[in-house]
Amino acid sequence: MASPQGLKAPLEFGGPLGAAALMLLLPATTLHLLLAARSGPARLLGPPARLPGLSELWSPAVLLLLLTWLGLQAALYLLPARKVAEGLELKDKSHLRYPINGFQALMLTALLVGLGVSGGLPLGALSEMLLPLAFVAILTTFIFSFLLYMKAQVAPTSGLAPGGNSGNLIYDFFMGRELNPRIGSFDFKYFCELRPGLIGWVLINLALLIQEAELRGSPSLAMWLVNGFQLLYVGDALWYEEAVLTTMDITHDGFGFMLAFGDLVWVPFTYSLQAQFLLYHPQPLGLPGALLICLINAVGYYIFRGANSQKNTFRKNPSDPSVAGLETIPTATGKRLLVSGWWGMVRHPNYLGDLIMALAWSLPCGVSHLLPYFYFLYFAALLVHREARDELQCLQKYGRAWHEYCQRVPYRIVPYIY
Ligand SMILES: NC(=O)C1=CN([C@@H]2O[C@H](COP(=O)(O)OP(=O)(O)OC[C@H]3O[C@@H](n4cnc5c(N)ncnc54)[C@H](OP(=O)(O)O)[C@@H]3O)[C@@H](O)[C@H]2O)C=CC1
Ligand SMILES: CC(C)CCC[C@@H](C)[C@H]1CC=C2C3=C(CC[C@@]21C)[C@@]1(C)CC[C@H](O)C(C)(C)[C@@H]1CC3
Repeated sequence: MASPQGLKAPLEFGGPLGAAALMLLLPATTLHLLLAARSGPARLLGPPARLPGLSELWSPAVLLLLLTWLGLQAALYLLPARKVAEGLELKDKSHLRYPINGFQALMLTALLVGLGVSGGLPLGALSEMLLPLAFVAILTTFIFSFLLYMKAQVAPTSGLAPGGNSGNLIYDFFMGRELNPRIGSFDFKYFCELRPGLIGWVLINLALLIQEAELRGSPSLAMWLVNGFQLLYVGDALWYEEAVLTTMDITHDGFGFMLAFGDLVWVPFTYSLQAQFLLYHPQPLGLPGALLICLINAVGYYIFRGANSQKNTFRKNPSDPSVAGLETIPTATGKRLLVSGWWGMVRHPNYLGDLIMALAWSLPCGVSHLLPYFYFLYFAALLVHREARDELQCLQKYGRAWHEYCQRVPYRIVPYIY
């Protein structure tokens, strides 16, 4: 297949070979983590646990459950929204419109689940179905990515992403060819980024909490903390839903296997690893320890939210009183870069806050096992890689002004360290 003119971009993730390896490694890692969390030794780096037979992994009823979940979230997405936001300008100078009703979807899901549980729905049983659920979600993601790839064949060139159109089938399948695949006004990438996976993650956490209460009489303090912190994170993402429209996932990356898998499998099944671990390996946690961990999460959230809101406010309205007094550098594009406030401390203060929160989510699981720290370790690697990708894009966008910013703010994520 010939690559469309003007869409040649340097290959990422080690090119087609790296993409092929990741498409095998990521599903295998997900299943390994799920199996490790429920095993006695709970070893992150131990030999992979024996994979149960197909009869234990595959179930039409579980597939139906997954499709019902996706259908419910799609129906909630289509409900009238309090606001319709415009995305950034596209190559053809147009702007796409996006419903801002993610928080409403979270609330309605909570209401439906609450009604279900009070009517006798055995939500705790979901914790026993995570392995077959992850398995069917992986299969569904491969089929979905194939459909996305086929859809891109008939998309206009102006609708293709800069990165996923190398002409190599495997690489493009992984990276995603089309930037904003839609049917009518239904935007698949925007929908998947914030709804089924993120809300699914807190639902899985809740199921694990209920199951723990059924097994041990009440949920542990550690389980409460993990559930509370991660609910805050997901609630925050949906409350500030509009901000996702300026992330590189929406504005730059195509929608292919990488994001579809990340959104629909990786987030719900691996981000809930701490709660999974706690169900099978209860950890003692005293009040002073819990308070200290709450403080760490609060500091992380304060930095994460402060930095993200400061940049979003500045980009929307630089003369807003909360950001008007900040020092900035002009760039040739007409946009300015903040060099004081959060963005004068390090070049990615929002990543720093996110990482501090990631640590706080693992600490309730104690220090006896490495497994619950998987999220922190993976996330640090993801953010270092993401930061490098963003730097490259900013250098291309802002040239000399970006160099000046790097001189004025020399550290990337952690002050005086990195
Ligand atoms: N939990 C998870 O798995 C993940 C969470 N995240 C979180 O998502 C959030 C968004 O992250 P991400 O999409 O990577 O990018 P950022 O929100 O960090 O945005 C980067 C962009 O911000 C603008 N920018 C950079 N520096 C400045 C400055 N000094 N002044 C003004 N604008 C600046 C540039 O865009 P421009 O100039 O064009 O506006 C740049 O491309 C973060 O909080 C991150 O932690 C991200 C990935 C995974
Ligand atoms: C499968 C691979 C290893 C990598 C997949 C990466 C994805 C899991 C992440 C890429 C960017 C993400 C974002 C969030 C979740 C994880 C993914 C999809 C985000 C929705 C989390 C909540 C935040 O508040 C946010 C800023 C809205 C995040 C946006 C990016």
